[in-house]
Amino acid sequence: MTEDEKDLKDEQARVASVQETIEKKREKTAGLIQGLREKVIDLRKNFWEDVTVNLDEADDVNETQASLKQQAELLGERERTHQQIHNEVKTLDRLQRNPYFGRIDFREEGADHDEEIYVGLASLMDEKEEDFLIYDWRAPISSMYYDFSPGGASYETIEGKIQGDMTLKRQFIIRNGKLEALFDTGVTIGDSLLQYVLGGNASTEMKSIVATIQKEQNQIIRNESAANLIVQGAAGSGKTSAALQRVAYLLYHYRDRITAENIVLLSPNPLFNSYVSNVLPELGEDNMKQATFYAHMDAQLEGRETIETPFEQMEYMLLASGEEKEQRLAGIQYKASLDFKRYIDDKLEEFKQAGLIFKDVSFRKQRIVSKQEIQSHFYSLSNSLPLSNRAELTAAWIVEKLQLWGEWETRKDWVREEVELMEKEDYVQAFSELQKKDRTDTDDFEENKQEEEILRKWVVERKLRPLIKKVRKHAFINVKKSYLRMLTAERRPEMPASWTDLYETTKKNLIRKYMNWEDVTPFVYFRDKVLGDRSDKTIRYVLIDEAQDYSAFQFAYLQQAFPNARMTLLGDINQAIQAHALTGENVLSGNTADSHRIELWRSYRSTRQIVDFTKELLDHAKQIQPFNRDGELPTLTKANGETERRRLVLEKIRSLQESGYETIAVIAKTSKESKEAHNWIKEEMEADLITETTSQYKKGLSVIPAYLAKGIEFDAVILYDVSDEAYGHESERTLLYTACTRAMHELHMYSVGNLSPFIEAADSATYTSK
Ligand SMILES: Nc1ncnc2c1ncn2[C@@H]1O[C@H](COP(=O)(O)OP(=O)(O)OP(=O)(O)O)[C@@H](O)[C@H]1O
Repeated sequence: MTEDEKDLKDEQARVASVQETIEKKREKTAGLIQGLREKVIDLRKNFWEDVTVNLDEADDVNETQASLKQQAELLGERERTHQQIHNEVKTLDRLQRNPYFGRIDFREEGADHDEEIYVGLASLMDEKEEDFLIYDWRAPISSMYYDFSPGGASYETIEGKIQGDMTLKRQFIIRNGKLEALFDTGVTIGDSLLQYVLGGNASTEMKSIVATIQKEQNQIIRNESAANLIVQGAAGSGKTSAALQRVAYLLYHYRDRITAENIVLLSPNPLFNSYVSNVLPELGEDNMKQATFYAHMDAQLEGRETIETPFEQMEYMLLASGEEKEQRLAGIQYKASLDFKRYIDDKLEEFKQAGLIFKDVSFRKQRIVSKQEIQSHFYSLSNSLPLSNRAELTAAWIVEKLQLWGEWETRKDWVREEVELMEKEDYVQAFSELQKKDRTDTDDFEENKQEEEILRKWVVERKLRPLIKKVRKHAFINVKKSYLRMLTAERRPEMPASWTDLYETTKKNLIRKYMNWEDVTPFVYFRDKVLGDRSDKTIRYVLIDEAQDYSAFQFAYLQQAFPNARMTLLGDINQAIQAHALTGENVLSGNTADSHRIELWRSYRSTRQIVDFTKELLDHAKQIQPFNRDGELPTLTKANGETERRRLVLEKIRSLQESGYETIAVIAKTSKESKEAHNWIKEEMEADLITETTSQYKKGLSVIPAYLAKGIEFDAVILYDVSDEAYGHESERTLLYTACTRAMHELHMYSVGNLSPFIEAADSATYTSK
């Protein structure tokens, strides 16, 4: 038997023995679960029997309350334990299928023997609960598996650094409890395993990379110190993967302090949400909160305004031309900048002295408190108080006035009319209220009068309630008008030349309750400063994927919206596709004192040939390195007219399908173009059209605009139009790069007429031209 065969045999024996332990533990735990389940059901059933209920005297009531509390606590505790054990069983099931994926042998300095450390999805002790059979991949000791190759190695613990020597590093492929292969690895972690993993087909759901996390990705996952962790990484370098593993790491590391509810992932589109939704459950963790930035902002506006989506804005920019487009672009860029935020902050400071616009508070078309009165009261309050505090105090003052006025109003005729229309139940209730009063000297007439008074009071109270609620939400401040006033309060040199026209557009939009995307963040920022803090203090970590598409202003807003959160920003400046991203300010530059910046240059998604070609599309991309996985060169086919192009594209799709590729995408520049392409493709074969609202993508053929393909990947990608009309402008370079880098194994491009200058400029040895 060779050395290798012996290793395989020994490891097979260990897998079998660990599985036996798992099985025994599972049986024991399942027994516990059954017992607990019965206890919980029993407790729920007999809840009231075990509670002493006596409400006769005050003391008895207290005793009853205490007894109730005790019983509820007992039930809660049992339910929690039940849940915990249930989770343990689920973990054991996962371990049963795949107990571990790595092993390192480590001799700590001063020790006389190697310790064998097996790394898997969760920790497992032996039956005596003495030794670890498996270490959780997130345990401090497991970090060596990712950070070192055999030789000197170390890891951090709370007590300090542990140093020693790694004598072996081994990786396993275990499927359904069966050891299929093992690799002893050298310099980097598991090239062979990574080759094996990356060679597979793309999936409609993102996979966990836990067995093959790379050293630089591990730094992202385990970073605990940076307030802002910034990751600039090439397309396919594992940013999203690392972000999700990071969430799992944080949930493990801070398990006593945070849960999935305290973490938010901001993602580029709903499709992406579903694409990544399986990773954490696969790792045995709950999913963090997930939202698109658009959905977050829409929720902030509580559906009161219709807002343009970032994709609509993008579509406009891609399709529009001429002066109107240039004007809007200038507006978008200025409104995305920290200059504009500073301008708003300055104006808010001035509004502390004067300038906010108020609304009359009226009831039944009658003005109760005029806007002038409100303004005088508001500005009579100390200007050392923030605007929002003064709004609070003014609200209390208005409510008092409303209540006083309400008492007078009860005498009005309309109230009597309303009383007559009241429900029978109201009369019964008013009568019973009267009964509670001392009525020794009342006659029938008096009683009727008193009853009517109660009912009149109720009529007014009920009608006033919604108004008071609005006042308490500071609706007496005219935020929109104040915002518009703020926009024109001063003319600054950095403002676009067409500022007045831009202002008119914003005004027209606000009047019809519509907001362009570039106005949303500044407006909400301004509103929150005026009306009061609406921040979410429960969130401890915010991860922003595709962060290059956030403006400096949007990022500043998010820091304020989640004041207790550490931020992780992951993005690729070469994939910046939002119009505001063309300006200098870039959230990924991360040059603040509390930022830690990591760069990822190795691309894992695509074959070496695709990466070599796609980096040619960029200006400064020398550092991007492909992972060593070979495939065919990308192809470029120039067709003689539209009919031929369509025929060639359809032929290619068929041949890709025959090769067994499961996910194939035809990527178009805009949503309009993808609709058109879908129309002619679907006449010949089944194809899904992906739109902004698509929340899940299926295997098979998808037709998709480039900006919605962000973050996801396909086995094969077809760009059916790479002419200079589609990708001719400098601002379209990143879109072309984004589209091409979605391909894992094959990339095919087609054009009619002049070719995109970006492809024209690429080294022709990096693709095949037909
Ligand atoms: N360490 C790794 N082990 C295995 N697969 C990996 C690893 N890192 C990345 N990958 C794979 O590479 C592909 C790209 O990863 P991911 O989507 O996380 O990259 P990204 O940087 O977010 O890309 P993009 O910016 O293009 O959206 C995925 O299929 C992912 O599973």
